[in-house]
Amino acid sequence: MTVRVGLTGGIASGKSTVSAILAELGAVVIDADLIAREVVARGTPGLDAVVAEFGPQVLTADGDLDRPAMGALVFADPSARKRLEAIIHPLVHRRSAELEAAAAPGAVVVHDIPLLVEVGRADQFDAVVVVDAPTEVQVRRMVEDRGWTREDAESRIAAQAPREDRLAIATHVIDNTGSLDALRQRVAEVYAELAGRA
Ligand SMILES: CC(C)(COP(=O)(O)OP(=O)(O)OC[C@H]1O[C@@H](n2cnc3c(N)ncnc32)[C@H](O)[C@@H]1O)[C@@H](O)C(=O)NCCC(=O)NCCS
Ligand SMILES: Nc1ncnc2c1ncn2[C@@H]1O[C@H](COP(=O)(O)OP(=O)(O)OP(=O)(O)O)[C@@H](O)[C@H]1O
Repeated sequence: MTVRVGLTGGIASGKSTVSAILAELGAVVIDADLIAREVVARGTPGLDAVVAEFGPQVLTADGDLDRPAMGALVFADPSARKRLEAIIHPLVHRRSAELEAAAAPGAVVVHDIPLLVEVGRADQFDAVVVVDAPTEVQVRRMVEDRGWTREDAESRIAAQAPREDRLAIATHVIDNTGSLDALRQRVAEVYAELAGRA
């Protein structure tokens, strides 16, 4: 039996680090952020739809989506964010389903979905793994590791569901306030439990 797992966590909680460890352990990881980039790559109908909605000023001189400009727009304006999500989310959903259908039977399939709570899809999974870190740790990682301003970091957090709402849908919580070694150990423990169901 295929075990379908939803993986989520607030921005900079360590979700990508966890999904990389799960992939090393043998899970098939389907990464919504990555797909969200692919569906608006240059020459795609997705990018055409974004330009039709927001105008050519959201393109770089090379004709790619100008991600920093788009981010500055949508994380300052919830209605613009909703319009962008209405274009991108159905495309991500469709592509994820195709990738899942191609996974081998008996696999642990992990859907890495930053907005799992927000899109209301938690009940579609056999397990929901939430990577958890306090807001202050999220902000510190964005400021120190990514060089963002505190304001940028806080505007992304404000666009996401509160930490409590993510914890409320979790079947497994992965606390990521300790070391990377501790994280690896906890992920291995969760993976062993999930793989045992397959
Ligand atoms: C606005 C965009 C162009 C900014 O791109 P950028 O390269 O700066 O960020 P990236 O896509 O790598 O996302 C990084 C993180 O931002 C957060 N984030 C992204 N989109 C959203 C959103 N709509 N709401 C809340 N948080 C978001 C997530 O934690 C995500 O992991 C991009 O985030 C986007 O297209 N967002 C809309 C699509 C979406 O909702 N993606 C999320 C997963 S499907
Ligand atoms: N336990 C930890 N100790 C120290 N640094 C960590 C730890 N976990 C993650 N990090 C670092 O924090 C940053 C954010 O981690 P990661 O990219 O995995 O987060 P994310 O939740 O996937 O972020 P995003 O939502 O932007 O995709 C990275 O630079 C990562 O190396």
